Amino acid sequence: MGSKSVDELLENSVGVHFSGFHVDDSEVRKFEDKLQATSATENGYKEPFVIGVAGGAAAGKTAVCDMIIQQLHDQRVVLVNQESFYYDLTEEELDHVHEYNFDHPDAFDTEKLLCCMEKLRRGLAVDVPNYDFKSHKSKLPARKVNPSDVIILEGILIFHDPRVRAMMNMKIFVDTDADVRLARRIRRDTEEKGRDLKTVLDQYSTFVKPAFDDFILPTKKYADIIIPRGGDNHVAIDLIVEHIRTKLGQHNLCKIYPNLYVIHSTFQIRGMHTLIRDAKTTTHDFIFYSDRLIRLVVEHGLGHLPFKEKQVITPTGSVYTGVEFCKRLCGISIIRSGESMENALRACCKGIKIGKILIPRKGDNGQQLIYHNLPKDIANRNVLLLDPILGTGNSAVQAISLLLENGVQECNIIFLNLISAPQGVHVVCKRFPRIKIVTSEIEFGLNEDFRVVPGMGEFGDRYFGTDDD
Ligand SMILES: O=P(O)(O)OC[C@H]1O[C@H](OP(=O)(O)OP(=O)(O)O)[C@H](O)[C@@H]1O
Ligand SMILES: O=c1cc[nH]c(=O)[nH]1
Repeated sequence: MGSKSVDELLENSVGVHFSGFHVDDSEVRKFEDKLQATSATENGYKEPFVIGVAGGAAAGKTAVCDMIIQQLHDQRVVLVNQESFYYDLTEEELDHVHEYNFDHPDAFDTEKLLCCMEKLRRGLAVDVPNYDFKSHKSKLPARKVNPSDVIILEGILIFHDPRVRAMMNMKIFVDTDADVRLARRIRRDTEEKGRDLKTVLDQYSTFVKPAFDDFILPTKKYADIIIPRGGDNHVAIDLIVEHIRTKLGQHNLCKIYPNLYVIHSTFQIRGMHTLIRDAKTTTHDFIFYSDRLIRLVVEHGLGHLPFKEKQVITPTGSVYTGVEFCKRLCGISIIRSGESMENALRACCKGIKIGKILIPRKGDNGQQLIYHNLPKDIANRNVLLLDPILGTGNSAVQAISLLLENGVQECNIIFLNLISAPQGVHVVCKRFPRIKIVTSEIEFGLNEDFRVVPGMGEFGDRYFGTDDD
């Protein structure tokens, strides 16, 4: 069996179910676009990883959150509870408190919750209301919450509002049987809150159970992960924490676009980047270190090709279970800079067919395709699209559109870059969500001339020696 990623393990593990990504309505899309447009990345803050934990009352959400917090002890983690955002009860509601439905979505001040979350995402401290369960009102002082690496949003109805859901990088639903939840609730409310059994059961049948069926259970479909048995499910918690650690180590854009892969940085890689970005570096050194980096990107990109299991017999007579390289491949370089990546691809894939696309820069925003030569059977191949620079994304969109017009499947395209501007990543990933982008570094952005910054100048000129020096 080949080695598996944490994501694959999570998908296959017993007791953890992924229900995949869900497309929401257009209003939520607009909200998601707004979130991305104001993302902490672009404003220079490190965007927190937001985890939503939902489930019925007494399902074990708190235990799950506590275990995640404990295991992420070396990260700054903050827990924000939906219960803090209960509306204060009016005097009239207080007079009939037993008739008040605390399990209804309208019991929560979701606008205030959204406002707090917006600020935390932007790296600002917030005052979270300090709701008092005895007086049914928020009391002072409010709880000061500082910006953190991870924010856990916990609550029975935390998946109810699509705008709150859109803020989450991971949604967990704690799924515990109804009888276990009821037994826990009886114990908790009689022992800890001093309520009598009849009151607890009355509240359960009047509010808790109908709210679970009508509002909480229907949000289970939004979960990325469903954890049976709550805090008792140690395997699930371990896998979730490992996944969060992986995500925290990634660039923020990778949290938004699961098909964007930034190769793991080392001091060697940063050293190579330092050299090729230095305007004083000679053409000879520029080529040498670009080639080293390109080779790494190409090898990483090849790792995303499909594979088949293969067994061989080693010289000791043992069976080695490995994999077979994918056969139906081709490279397509975007002339001219993309041609600098062809040698590395040929060095890795003997005899690979390489086609070309020419998209000259006309002004800065309106590239036009003027030449292409693609393998005739390209529709049946996995395509490694080569271009060291992803800037505005205009060239990439033209090139990928041409590949699709020629029958290539979007999911069979791996776009290889040395450096990528966030603007280009947004453009390409939104338009072609099924392609993969592999890059060695994400840039700060573009300047007024649509050049990548910090960037490395005109790559083609520096690599092919046509710069002025
Ligand atoms: O994402 P974009 O804003 O479209 O910019 C990226 C394009 O710019 C560079 O090519 P350039 O036009 O400089 O041509 P060259 O490769 O021939 O030097 C690069 O190789 C990409 O093709
Ligand atoms: O004040 C509150 C809040 C939630 N549930 C209750 O029973 N009371």
